[in-house]
Parts: sequence; C-alpha cells; structure tokens
Amino acid sequence: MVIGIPKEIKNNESRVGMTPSGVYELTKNKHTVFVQSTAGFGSGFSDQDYKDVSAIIVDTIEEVYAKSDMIVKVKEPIAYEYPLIKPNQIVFTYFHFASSEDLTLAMMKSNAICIAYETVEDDDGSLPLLTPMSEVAGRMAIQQGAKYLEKPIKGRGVLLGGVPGVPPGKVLILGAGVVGVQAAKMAAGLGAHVTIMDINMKRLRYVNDVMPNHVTTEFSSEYNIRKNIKTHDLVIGGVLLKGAKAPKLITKDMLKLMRPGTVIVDVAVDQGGCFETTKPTTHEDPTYIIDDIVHYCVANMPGAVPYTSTMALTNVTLPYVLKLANKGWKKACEEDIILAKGINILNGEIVCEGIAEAFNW
Ligand SMILES: NC(=O)C1=CN([C@@H]2O[C@H](COP(=O)(O)OP(=O)(O)OC[C@H]3O[C@@H](n4cnc5c(N)ncnc54)[C@H](O)[C@@H]3O)[C@@H](O)[C@H]2O)C=CC1
Ligand SMILES: CC(=O)C(=O)O
Ligand SMILES: [Mg+2]
Repeated sequence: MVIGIPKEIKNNESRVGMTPSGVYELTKNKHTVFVQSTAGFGSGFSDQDYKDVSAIIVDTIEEVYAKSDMIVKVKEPIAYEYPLIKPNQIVFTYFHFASSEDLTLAMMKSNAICIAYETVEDDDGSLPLLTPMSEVAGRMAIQQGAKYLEKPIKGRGVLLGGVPGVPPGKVLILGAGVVGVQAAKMAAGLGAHVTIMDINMKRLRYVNDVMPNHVTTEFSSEYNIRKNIKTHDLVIGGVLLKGAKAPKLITKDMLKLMRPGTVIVDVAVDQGGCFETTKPTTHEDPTYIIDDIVHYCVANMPGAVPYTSTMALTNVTLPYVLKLANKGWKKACEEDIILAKGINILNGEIVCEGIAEAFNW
C-alpha cells in the first residue's frame, strides 16, 4: 500500500503521524511511504531520518494526499486539506467529529474511509489510541493550570503546593478516566489538595485505592459540583461519552459561584467541552476570561510537547497502521472488531453512534 504522512497544519501542532521507527516497519513490510518534507522537524526527526528508513520525501502536502492510499496523521483535517482527500482514501487520525459539523459534512462529501483514533475501542471499553494523548493532556493540565493561576496572567495568585504554614491550593477534577487520573497524580505530586469526581463508582474505587489521602473522591452530581466549585482554585474537565458531545457539567451561571481568578482547563474541549462557556483555543492564544474565570481550552494540548507525544502516539497506532496496510481496511476491520470501532464515516455515511446526535440530525 502507499502511505502518506503529511505535515500537520493545525496551529502550533508539531506532532507527526509516524516516527522513523514506525516508517521502518512499514517499508520493511514492502509498503511505500511518502513523507512531506519537514513533517518530523517539530518532533526532532529530520528528512534524512525518514530517508534512512526508505521513505520518499515530497515537497508539498498536495503530493502526499494525491499519491497515497492511506493518510496517517495526528489531528483532524483542516479546511485546506478537505479538497485534497480522495474518494476511498483511508484517513487514519483523530477526528473528534462530534465537535465539528463542518468537518463531518466535508468528510461525508469526500467519500473517504475515516477511521478515528479516538473511537478504536478495546474489549474492556478502554480507548487504546486515545489513552497516550490523554495521559499527556492530563499531566499537562496541571502544569498549565498551575501557570495560569499566577496573578500576572490573571489567575487567583495561588501556589498549588502551598508552603509550610500556608495550606495548598485545591484542584477539582471532573472525570476519573485517563485524563483525570493523570491530572490527579500530577496535582497530588505538587502537594495540592485534590477532589476527583465521576459517575462511575468503579473508577472512584480505583482512584481511592491508588492515590494518596490528599486525593478525595466524590460522586459527580450537579449538587456536588456546585458545592465544590466554590472552594477550588483549579478545575479540570476530563469527562468523555465515547464519540459523543461532552455533557455540560458547568453552565455559565455557575461561573458566578467560583472565586475570581479560578482557572478552568477543559481538556474535553475536543468533544465540545464540559463547560458551557468553552470555546476551542490554540497554543498561540490559549486562554480567555469570562466572568473573571480564566478558561484554558486548547484542543491539541499534546501538540506542545511533540518529542514526548509523537513517540507515545506511534507506539500505539503502529500495529493498526500495519494491519490496515497489510490487509486493506475491509479485511483488517472484519478480523479486528477493536479497529472496526474506529470507522466513523464510510461511503459518505456516518457509522458511529453519537455524531449525528451531536448535531441534532
Ligand atoms: N484537549 C486535548 O488536547 C486532549 C483532549 N482529550 C480529551 O479528554 C477527554 C477525556 O479523555 P479520557 O480521560 O481518555 O476519557 P476516559 O473515557 O478515560 O474518561 C472519561 C471519564 O469521564 C467520566 N464521566 C462521564 N460522564 C461524567 C459526568 N457526568 N461526571 C463525571 N464524570 C463523567 C466517565 O465515567 C469516565 O471515567 C476526551 O474528550 C478526550 O478526547 C484527550 C487528549 C488530548
Ligand atoms: C486526542 C487529541 O485530540 C489530541 O491528542 O490532540
Ligand atoms: Mg484534541
């Protein structure tokens, strides 16, 4: 098969769809791989690194799309890429369709085979191709939240870890999944007091078992959320309803309950966000303020740490990329129900639950 790795064009997105080590496995299996020149620079890989594993370097994104049977990338296609996508071309990437009607309509029109990393689902319900990026984003959420709590950038002016004689800051985490647990771990490491909420008691039991005593669990209900946002300095949104729009757990009127300078980091922004006031931002301009509450809503957080993220992503995507390349998408998906769950759009039709509902279609 002919596989193409374009350079990402989303704002400040420095990850790349495949490392040279991943490309090595593809060319070893007799596939042809086109890599757009400089695609790997941001992640520390030169064109020569890709040439050394028998990839062919091309100058433009147009050539990558035109020559390839399968595109392997990181983020959802951007409007510039829509017309480059061909009928029956496999596009394997994060799509997050439920957060963009334009993207959904464009991909339906393209007649491409859209396989979304974020809905590939293991037998136990976990999402193996989302997990590593959620690990990165969960850990980063605390790093970013701690920074935006500083007064010169309009935060409350609280040091999360406190100091001897002064209590630590308080972090509220909505969702005890991958993002939530990694965020809790980082916040606890800094010495902050952490409250983590979920509707899944199994997850709360797990957190309760593995976390230190200054991480407390609480069932997620509107009443409990309203109570907690009054006293916490940093609120992390890490909820997910697979493939669907995130539930709005904090509405605009609830911002008034929070103290001025409270920071919210809505990691779930890529599924529409769990705060009513969330709108996607970029690494170039990551925050905005509504009712004195600092909102950080970057939809590609791992893109800011590409050296870590690109490797973590290829580690998990490579086995599926190899299957798709070796067998073709039909046979690969027939034989592997886990991969088949990634198919979101096929022959111009939506085949994943939750997307059509997101737009009231
Ligand atoms: N902004 C970014 O750069 C990134 C965003 N993400 C996004 O972060 C979100 C979370 O991802 P994961 O942690 O991997 O998902 P996950 O599936 O591991 O965890 C989600 C958790 O939310 C819980 N939940 C659902 N409804 C809830 C409610 N009403 N209250 C409290 N908890 C509730 C679920 O029970 C589950 O435990 C996803 O939307 C994902 O796409 C992930 C990586 C990067
Ligand atoms: C999961 C996702 O949206 C990201 O890594 O950017
Ligand atoms: Mg995202």
